[in-house]
Amino acid sequence: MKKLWIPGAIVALIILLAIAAPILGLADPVRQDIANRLAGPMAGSPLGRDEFGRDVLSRLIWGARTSLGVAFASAIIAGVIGTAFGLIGGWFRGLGEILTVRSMDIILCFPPVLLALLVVTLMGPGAGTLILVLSVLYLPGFARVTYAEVLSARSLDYVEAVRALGAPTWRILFRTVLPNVAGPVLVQLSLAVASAVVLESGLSFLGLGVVPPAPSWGLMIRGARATMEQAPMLLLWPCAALTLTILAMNLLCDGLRDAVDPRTPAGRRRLRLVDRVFPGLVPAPAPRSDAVLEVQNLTVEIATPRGPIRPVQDVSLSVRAGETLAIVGESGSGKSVTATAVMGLLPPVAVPVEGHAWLGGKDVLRLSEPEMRALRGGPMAMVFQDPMSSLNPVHTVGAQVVEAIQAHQKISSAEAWAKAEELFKRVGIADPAKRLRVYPHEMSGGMRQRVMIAMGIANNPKLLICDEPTTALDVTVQAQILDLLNDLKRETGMAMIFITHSLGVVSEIADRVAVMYAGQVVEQGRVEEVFGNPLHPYTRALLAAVPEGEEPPLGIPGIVPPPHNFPVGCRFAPRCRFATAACEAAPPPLEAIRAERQVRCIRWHELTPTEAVA
Ligand SMILES: Nc1ncnc2c1ncn2[C@@H]1O[C@H](COP(=O)(O)OP(=O)(O)OP(=O)(O)O)[C@@H](O)[C@H]1O
Repeated sequence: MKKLWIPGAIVALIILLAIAAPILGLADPVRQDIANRLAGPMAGSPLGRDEFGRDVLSRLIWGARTSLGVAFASAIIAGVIGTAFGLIGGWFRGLGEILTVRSMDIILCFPPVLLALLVVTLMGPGAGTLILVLSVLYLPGFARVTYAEVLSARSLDYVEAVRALGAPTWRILFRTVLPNVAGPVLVQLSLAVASAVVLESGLSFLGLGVVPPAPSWGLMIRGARATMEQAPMLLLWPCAALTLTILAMNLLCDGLRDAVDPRTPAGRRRLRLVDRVFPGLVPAPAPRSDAVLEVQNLTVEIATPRGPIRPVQDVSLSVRAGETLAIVGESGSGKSVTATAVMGLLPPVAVPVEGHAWLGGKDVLRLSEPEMRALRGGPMAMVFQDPMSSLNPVHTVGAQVVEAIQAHQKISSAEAWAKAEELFKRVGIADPAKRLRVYPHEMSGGMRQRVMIAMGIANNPKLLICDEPTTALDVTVQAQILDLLNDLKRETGMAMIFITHSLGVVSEIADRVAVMYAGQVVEQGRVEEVFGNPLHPYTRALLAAVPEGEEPPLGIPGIVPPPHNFPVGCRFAPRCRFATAACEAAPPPLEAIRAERQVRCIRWHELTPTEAVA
């Protein structure tokens, strides 16, 4: 919001002055006084008089009225019609697109000044003609920007979801699509107003715009140019007014775009104030173990329209070389946010506000973007759930693997292609030389995931994070991919974090497991211990929900609370059949029972007496 104050105040002041011109008690802007021609500052005329003895300040303020009036009117007319055209063209395509967006291309064929000349010749100069010319000139810009945004927005999941609900088209366009294209349209509006002010002045300067003696900044520059040698200051005032207005307008619209877009952060915060003021002065605490990755007390905050939320709070994890740590939990428990925070891939609205994540002695939460880029795809890599959307559809898979290799290794193209072929062989892609040359859509889901894994291991990562890499695959292919990942881990000795919903997958792939619930780790330990003797009621409930033999699985009543509604005490208490008043009263700490075994439940001793005694 701070970004809006200064330019907003300047624009508001200019507009206010322009509107209030008639009541400011200014001298008549067109009244000539030849006796005081080109006079300097004098009583009643603080900026002096022009070549006809007219008051410069008065003409400047009255000129703002004309310039801004023309600029705003033409930008708003073009904005409203152009946005409507773009919405129609992008949503309906076909004839709608030809009539609204393609037809605009004709206007783009005309040089702006030529078009202005044509219209002025036909209609005669004046503010009305100028508004018409400028509106027509800016129409295609708005139509094309909105059209492009609508095209990308219409395929987004949330737009599809509203369509699936059967919402009427006008409602989808105005309530779902329009707010998402508002940012770029606002930026276009700022450009249009600023450029209209310049064009209005330019056309008036050429005698094609505002008709003298009416005041306008363009006419003032034109007049001052002729007398530049006798009174150079006359040129300064309208030029300064133009520059200030355009600059303030651009800054204001930039700020506005950020303010109306809920995806931009309300205020990106660094983890510690001292890091911001004196970077590196107070060293962060060191890692406590020799783990490849050690996450300590990570908390991530996300700015949402309903206020900040903390979908990940106080999460501590670690994974050693040659080990797989599974993170398991229901949807919305914070697994992906944790992983993306470590990778430095959080969206702009999300910021890690507390904690550390140590990788090779560096706290990755405090590295700059170039430093993170050097790590991503190199020492730490990630494999995502949906390989179809992670692979670029217009490049062959080979080219993408080669690009991943060359991003971190200074080797020739031929060597990179040879390495890519080796990688394909390693991840079990038959006929690798031929498969390198195909496009993602020509491969099966399992093959595409093998390509993603090949890209992940291309630069021998120390840490591979797999975010539900088998969820989109059928059971047989899933088993093959899990085997492949297990083999790769054994061979390379890399550490692996495996995010999944499935407890079956956890027991197949992981050495240790962290169970997450509502943004917190609720239990952690070796897989056989956690599954053999679960200590937290949530882990028990998850295990009971796995179908086994003839027994019907037991569902967990209720849902994971949303982050803006986390309970004060134990977050699982509302769904827990063992919860007492004490559980709801205060947040339970994560208790370390012994090395590598932790639980966040104040009643675990009572609920698991054998473990408590042991
Ligand atoms: N950009 C965002 N803006 C607002 N809330 C977000 C954003 N990203 C994540 N969240 C919220 O953070 C919480 C945790 O999300 P996360 O994706 O980490 O869950 P998850 O456990 O990985 O779930 P899933 O298994 O469905 O991927 C969710 O409640 C989600 O709504």
